[in-house]
This record gives sequence, C-alpha cells and structure tokens, in this order.
Amino acid sequence: MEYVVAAVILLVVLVVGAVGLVVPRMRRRELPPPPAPGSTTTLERPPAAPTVPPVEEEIPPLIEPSAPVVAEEPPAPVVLEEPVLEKPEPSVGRLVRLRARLARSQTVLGRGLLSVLSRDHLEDDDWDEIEESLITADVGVEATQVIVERLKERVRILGTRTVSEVRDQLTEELVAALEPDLDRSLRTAPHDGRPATVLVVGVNGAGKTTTCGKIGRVLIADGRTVLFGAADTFRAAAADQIQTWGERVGAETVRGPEGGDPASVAFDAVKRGIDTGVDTVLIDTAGRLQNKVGLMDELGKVKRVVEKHGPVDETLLVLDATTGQNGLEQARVFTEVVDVTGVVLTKLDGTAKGGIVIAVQRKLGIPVKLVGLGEGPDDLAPFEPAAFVEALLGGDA
Ligand SMILES: Nc1nc2c(ncn2[C@@H]2O[C@H](COP(=O)(O)OP(=O)(O)OP(=O)(O)O)[C@@H](O)[C@H]2O)c(=O)[nH]1
Repeated sequence: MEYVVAAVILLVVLVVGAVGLVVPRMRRRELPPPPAPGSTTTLERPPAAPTVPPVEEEIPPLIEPSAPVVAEEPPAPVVLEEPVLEKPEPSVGRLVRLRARLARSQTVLGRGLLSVLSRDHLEDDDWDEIEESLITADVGVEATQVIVERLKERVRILGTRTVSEVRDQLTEELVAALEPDLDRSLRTAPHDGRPATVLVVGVNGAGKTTTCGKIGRVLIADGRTVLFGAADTFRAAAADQIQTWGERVGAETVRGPEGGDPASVAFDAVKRGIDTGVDTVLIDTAGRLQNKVGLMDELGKVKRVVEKHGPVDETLLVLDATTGQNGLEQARVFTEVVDVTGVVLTKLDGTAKGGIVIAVQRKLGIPVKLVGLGEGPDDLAPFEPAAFVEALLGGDA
C-alpha cells in the first residue's frame, strides 16, 4: 500500500512538472498584460526590421526624353555669329543734313523776318514786328534788342536794300549773337593712361540718356572707343536704355543695383574705363529738379567721387528746347552745383523756338555744343552757328 501511495505521489509530481513546463511556453506567445496604472514601462528596442535588398530608384530626367536616339550624323558645329554692330553716321556736316528738322523754327524766324525786312520802307511798326518775331522764337528780350538795333543801323547806313542784302545782314547779326568764336569742341581725347570723362546732367526727361547714347555714337563715328556709366540708379529702365545704346555700337556699360549709390557706379565706370583702356567714359546721371537740394548735393558728390580718378573733362547740361525760357533758370542752378562746360539743346525739332540757342548762350555764358534734332540714333549734331542760322532762315548752307 505504501508503494501504491508513493507511486501515485510520483505520478502527480510528474504530471504537475510536465504541465509547469508546457504552460509558461504557451503564455510567452500571448500579449503581455497591460501595465498596472502608475507603473513604469520599459520600452524595448523593437526587433530590427528585416533587411530588404535595395531597390534601384529611377531618377526622372530633367528634360523629357525624346524619341529613342537613332544613331545619325553628328550635328554641324554651331558657329556663334558676331553681333552686327551699327555704323553711326560721321558727325561732320550732320547739322546741314538735319536742317529740315528746324522747319518749324524756320517758319517763325526765317520766313517771318525776311518778309518784313524786304519791304520797301521799314517803319516803326515793321521793326516792332521784327522784334516780336525774335522774341516769339525765344531769342530773349535782351538779345533781340541788340540784334534789332544793329540791323536798324545797317539798314540806315546802307540805304537801298535788296532782299539778298537784307538776308545777308540778318544772317550776320544772328551768327554774331551766337558768338561763333566760342570753343565748342567736346573734350573727349584720352589722357596718359586715363580716359576722358564726360558727365551728362539735367532735369527729368530732358533727354539725358538718349543724348548720352547719341554722343557715344558721335564719338564712335569719329573713331573713339567709348564706355557708358549708368549712374541713373533711380530708373532701372535708364540703365537698360543706355546698355542697349552701347550694345548697338559695341560699347560696354557699367551699371549698379537699382537704387544704389550713383557716385559709386560713376567711380566704377571710370575705373573700368582705365582698366580696359577706352578713350572716353560717358556717365549718364538721373534727372533731378534744380530746386531739390538733396539731389543737387548728390550730383556734386558724383562729380567729386569721379574726380578721384582725375578731373572731369566735360560736364554737359542737357536742356529741352521746348521748355523755352523756363529752362534757363534750371540751367543756372546746375551751373552753380557742377561746373557745366557745354550745353546740349535737345528737341529742337519739336519747337518753333529755335532762337532759344541764342538766349541760352547769352544767359549762361556757356557754349551750346550739340543740338538734338529728333529721336533717331544719329539725330544729334555738333552745333555750328553759321550752318544753324542758315537752316533757320531756310537758305542754302
Ligand atoms: N523729338 C526729340 N525727342 C528727343 C530728343 N532727345 C530726346 N528725346 C526724347 O525725349 C524723351 C526722354 O528722353 P530720355 O533720354 O529718356 O530723358 P532723360 O533726361 O534721360 O530722362 P530721366 O532719366 O527720366 O530724367 C525720349 O522719348 C527721347 O526719345 C530730341 O532731340 N528730339
């Protein structure tokens, strides 16, 4: 009996042992019970992801592939064509060629005056009419009085007059009023190792940028090399404009950021001109009203900064002829801020007041060196008093 009890106990122990071994294994496969609230959870490192063999990613092309490439003849080499540069007209004789542009002035001055002067007897009324014609043509009161007095005197002394005699006398008086002996040459010849510098100044819309481009062409036509400085940093279009003028004739343009310091652009332009060895650097400045003190000071600074490279050779004041006598006050202020050495009178093609040339010179004591006679690239002419008066009076040059 004792043996039976012992065998049963042994059997029970074996069964319990076997169950104890099997149950924990099965439990391990089940999810762990949720952690008791408040207990800390130890995060176990997740099992490493199974290693997947790398798949080669397809990178889309930047440009869509065209049809499958078929082996063919290699393409002919691309020959880069040199830009075709324009050949500006020579400056000599331009005024004569452009004389028809003064037709409006001719009507007032030429035909008007000559028809009065060729009357048999010149009475006071006739002289008044002559005076009026000159003043209407913007010659200015002072200059008109001088011209009329001198003509009266000559007519009185000469006594009898033919139309051609009167015409000659009038021509002489107008030419004399234009002070033909003034030096009108543009100082654009380079110095030893340094280009000549030309500064172009004036009020808004007078035609500075256009004139700058046209002067560049005049110089290139006369055999000089040119570089433009786009110091009009107020108007991005002005820099584009001058650059286009330059590209047409193969001249480089130095420009700065929009709204940048114009003096620094002007300085850099001259520096570049020195480095590249050009003959002349033409600097276009922004338009400014003569009564804006800050802007006029800025102009003075542009000139001073440029002069760190050496003196400015020409400071050209661009005046719009259609603004008539009003332009004279603007001009006076400019001459006080920068030492103006020459006047460019633009838009003479659009006014009947060609006499403004006389008034400008008399009032400012500065020679008119160039005249603008249209919007075309070569519509700028060196000013020659005799040819100008001939054109005004509508006779032969
Ligand atoms: N008819 C005529 N138009 C001209 C002449 N010169 C310039 N212009 C025109 O005048 C306008 C103004 O010229 P711009 O050169 O842009 O004037 P700007 O002085 O540089 O102007 P801002 O930089 O704004 O001060 C343009 O339409 C030119 O074509 C000229 O001699 N005759």
